[in-house]
Amino acid sequence: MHEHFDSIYLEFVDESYKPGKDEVIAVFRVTPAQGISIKDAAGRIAAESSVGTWTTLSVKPSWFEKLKAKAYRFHDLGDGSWLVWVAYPVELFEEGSIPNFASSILGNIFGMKAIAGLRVEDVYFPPSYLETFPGPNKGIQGVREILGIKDRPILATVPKPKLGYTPEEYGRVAYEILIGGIDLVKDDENFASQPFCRFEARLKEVMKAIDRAEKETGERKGYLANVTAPIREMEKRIKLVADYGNKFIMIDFLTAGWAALQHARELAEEYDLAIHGHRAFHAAFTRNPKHGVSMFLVAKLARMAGVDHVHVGTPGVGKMDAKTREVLEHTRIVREQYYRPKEGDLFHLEQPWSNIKPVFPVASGGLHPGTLPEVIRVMGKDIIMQVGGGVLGHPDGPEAGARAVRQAVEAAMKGISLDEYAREHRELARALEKWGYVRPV
Ligand SMILES: O=C(O)[C@H](O)COP(=O)(O)O
Ligand SMILES: [Mg+2]
Repeated sequence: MHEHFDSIYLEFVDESYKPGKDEVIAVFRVTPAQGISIKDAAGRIAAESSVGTWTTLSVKPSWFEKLKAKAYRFHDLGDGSWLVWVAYPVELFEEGSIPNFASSILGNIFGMKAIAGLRVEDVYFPPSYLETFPGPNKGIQGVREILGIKDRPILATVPKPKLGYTPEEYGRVAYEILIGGIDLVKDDENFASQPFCRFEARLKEVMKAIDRAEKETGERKGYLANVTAPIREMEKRIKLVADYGNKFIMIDFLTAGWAALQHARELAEEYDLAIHGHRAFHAAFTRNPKHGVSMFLVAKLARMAGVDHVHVGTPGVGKMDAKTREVLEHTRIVREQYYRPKEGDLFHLEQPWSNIKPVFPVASGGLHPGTLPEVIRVMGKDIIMQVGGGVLGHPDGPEAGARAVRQAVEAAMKGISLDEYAREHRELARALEKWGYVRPV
């Protein structure tokens, strides 16, 4: 007689189980495949992501029982999908390694035949595991100190178009943006070291622009220099950035990979840098509500690995698909020292952050001066707002665009409506004429 598969997986299900305080807990949204019960699907997930396989084995290592994950709680979402809570013994995971964690819980399980859909919504990390990660080098406070900006949002601009500037042209635009009042020039995610604009030549020009703009404005400025590249090249670029006296690097941490980010974090310590984390690629797996990995968890892992800033979306006003409620949770998970889910929120878990510093959430994607008060209303002032097209697209040029952004932020911080502020601020008025105004509710 053939083996009865259900019984193998049901070893990994225990509804009476109470997880201990040192266990890792994952919340999955599971849509079982046709003919598969939720318990069976959950058992398979717990098995495959811990110590199980598809059949019984004739060998049993001494740690086997201790390392079993257990699916212990189920909640029917009523649309064919369920929330399932799985507890994992912490010894399953190597300390301080995001790749190892990802290969376990964000690994094989997405491809199993027994599930039609699987999304990892959240994972709770116990202090003993969390504390093996460095978290940000600078964090919100450290970045504010670098820039000498006490209590307003920090402003960044990607010179658009994304690609096409020579180093000299890029330096000129950077200068205009910076004297207009933007704090940080940011490379776009796909700007690396292409033939028409090599990395070091560009860095040199931007640093000249920063130097001039700092002298003229009396403000501190910085460059979110995109160092994303194969690791050895990335290392060289990080060192160059530090040699030129800039305090920031930017990394596309999902295309470069978690190991690359963790390595960049080690170098950030050595060279005293802050890391700007761009999330390009996330939507390939965060956008489908029934399959993939939540942006919430991506943001959490980025904080553990050690970004100082991370893109979390814009609250409903930008060019990217985003729900205000979700962006707010992303903001809270990277910024709060003790995250507590809102009443009735089953998708997220309480998460104390121990000694890991708070990270700046970055709002970016389709922002312009008319949207900024709404972004500040939803996300608060401890944020970075990146405005690219909304600066470079200003009818009177990049410097005027930067001024309009700065004016919109001033208005929001003073609690004055943009239309009123625009009466006395021409650049803002011109921006509102072109793009309109999203009134905060
Ligand atoms: O990488 C980014 O953050 C984007 O390029 C946003 O650009 P935008 O402000 O023009 O949408
Ligand atoms: Mg971009």
